[in-house]
Amino acid sequence: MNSDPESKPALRTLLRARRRALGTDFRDAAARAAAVHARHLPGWDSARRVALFWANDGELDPVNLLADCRRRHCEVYLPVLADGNHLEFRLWSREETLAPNVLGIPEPGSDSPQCAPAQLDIVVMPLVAWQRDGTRLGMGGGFYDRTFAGVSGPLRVGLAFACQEASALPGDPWDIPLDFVITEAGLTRCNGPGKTSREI
Ligand SMILES: Nc1nc2c(c(=O)[nH]1)N(C=O)[C@@H](CNc1ccc(C(=O)N[C@@H](CCC(=O)O)C(=O)O)cc1)CN2
Ligand SMILES: Nc1ncnc2c1ncn2[C@@H]1O[C@H](COP(=O)(O)OP(=O)(O)OP(=O)(O)O)[C@@H](O)[C@H]1O
Repeated sequence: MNSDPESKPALRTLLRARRRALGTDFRDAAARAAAVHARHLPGWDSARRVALFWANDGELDPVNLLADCRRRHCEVYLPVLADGNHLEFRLWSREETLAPNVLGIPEPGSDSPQCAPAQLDIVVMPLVAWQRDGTRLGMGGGFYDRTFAGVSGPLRVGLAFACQEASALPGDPWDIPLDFVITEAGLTRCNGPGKTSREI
């Protein structure tokens, strides 16, 4: 069954306002703490291709995860809006200049090499709200859900503030569940709808 079509927009308004209200010092500390927790993800140290995102609209910034990837010479990819409301993942090299897309979010250019979603080792996804079982609420474009439908390879990791946790998110059949959620407070292993999660 599909969720009540009213409920996702109302939750987005509430939780986007909540994350935008966080102060700079808290954000900076959260970004550093998140990178420490990320090191406990299975396969983080050996990952060769990791997708991050460019923080927007008050999102928890993956900047310290980026620094860790750069140190390890791991390839970093960013989402690029593509036809059919899909995402492409294009290489964000140290030299690459990013340009804003139609939503104002910086992304690599079309000459930057692509990685097929299934070939990523870890995809770190932005989100508006998360639930312990791995349910993710995004900005509402369905971009990540469309792009990862039927793709089983990469570890799916949500990155968000602890205050973006919700106890009862509306789920839809197309929602792609998260394997882990990283917040400033720790790392949660999500075991799927109806299953218990575990703090790591
Ligand atoms: N940092 C980041 N990058 C991302 C996503 C995301 O959630 N966060 N996306 C996740 O899928 C995709 C883009 N999806 C998005 C959908 C809506 C808006 C947004 O801000 N909409 C504004 C109106 C913007 C405009 O039209 O000018 C709004 O609703 O207020 C942003 C990103 C790909 N890249
Ligand atoms: N696999 C899919 N195929 C076709 N349409 C899809 C798919 N996944 C999601 N959609 C469509 O995308 C729209 C937005 O979905 P939803 O509200 O779950 O997005 P979201 O997860 O919040 O956004 P995002 O993934 O971009 O952060 C819905 O109308 C849905 O029909």
